[in-house]
Amino acid sequence: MVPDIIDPIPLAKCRKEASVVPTVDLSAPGAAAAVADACRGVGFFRATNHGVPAALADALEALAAAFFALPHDEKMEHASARPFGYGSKSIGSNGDVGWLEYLLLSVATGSGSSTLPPPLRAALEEYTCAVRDVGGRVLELMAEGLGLDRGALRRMVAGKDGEESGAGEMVRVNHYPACPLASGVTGFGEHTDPQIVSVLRSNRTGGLQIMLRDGRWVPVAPDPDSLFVNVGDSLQVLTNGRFHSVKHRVAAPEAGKLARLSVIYFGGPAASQRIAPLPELLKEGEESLYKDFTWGEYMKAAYKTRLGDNRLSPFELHHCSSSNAVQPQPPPHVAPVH
Ligand SMILES: O=C(O)CCC(=O)C(=O)O
Ligand SMILES: [Fe+2]
Repeated sequence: MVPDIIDPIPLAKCRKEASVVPTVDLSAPGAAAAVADACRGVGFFRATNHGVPAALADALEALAAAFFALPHDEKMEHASARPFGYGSKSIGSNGDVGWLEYLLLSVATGSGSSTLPPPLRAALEEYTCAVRDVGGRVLELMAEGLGLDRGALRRMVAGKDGEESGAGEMVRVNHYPACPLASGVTGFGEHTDPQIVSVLRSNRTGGLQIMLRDGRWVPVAPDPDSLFVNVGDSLQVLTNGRFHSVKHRVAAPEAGKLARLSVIYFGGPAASQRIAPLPELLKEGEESLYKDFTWGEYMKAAYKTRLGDNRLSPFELHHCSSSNAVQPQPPPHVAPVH
């Protein structure tokens, strides 16, 4: 099956709008406020001074590129622990396809990584350790920016012990080879990440696009020295819509271009974790915008959906507006593409 074509964004527009991606220096004194601002706005930001040594990311990138260069049959030997391990072209189990191949790993159980070449496994472990620390620090800054206790969000990410499939923390390595079919072919279709927070690093090949609140898609200029943070669905719920889970997608590189390689850390909750607006955040009289659910219930519902579906909509409550209620910014109104 051939993936859809993404409408190309005119180049002039790309250059002008690249600046809409906020940049936050994680080590600067005003970082907490800047992080919260970015999450209330676009739901996405570029993080500098993050502390992950370039050598770790570069080593992982080189070993991952070598893995993806292996013959198809050899890579398929790492595809038995579904949904973890190696995958090619199909995303999820409901027919979504993209011009990519990937490795999906569970941080807690090591599922998906146990059969990988030991040097790649070691590089993944080392990088994961560093990037999950960034995820934790970013969650602390978010909490501080919201006026909460520093640990209020960080503690919602499941610890490393005994998590079942789909829950907790995951790492995904995506490889998008140049696509000879056409330009603008979908590498990874539009979606929001269901977890709390995602932290992405890519090589110098672009392709990632985010959707602004007004529905426009803008490209994210690649920057291997920075990390990109996005708000996930769970964080939108935990903040009762104050933070915005950003829609994003990836266009595969055109023929002749260098493959895109990205590594994403997903900070997710434990299956039993209740996902509901944090009471300490709610103003007096403010009602939850969402039905009560656990992360396990959300995952179960999400498994039945397509990548581009708004997975939160079945959990949304529609209150009559009250004068006390915080009015969330309008969601990016997008019809499912599939
Ligand atoms: O590969 C990328 O740049 C982004 C992929 C993505 O959004 C995901 O894996 O959830
Ligand atoms: Fe994503």
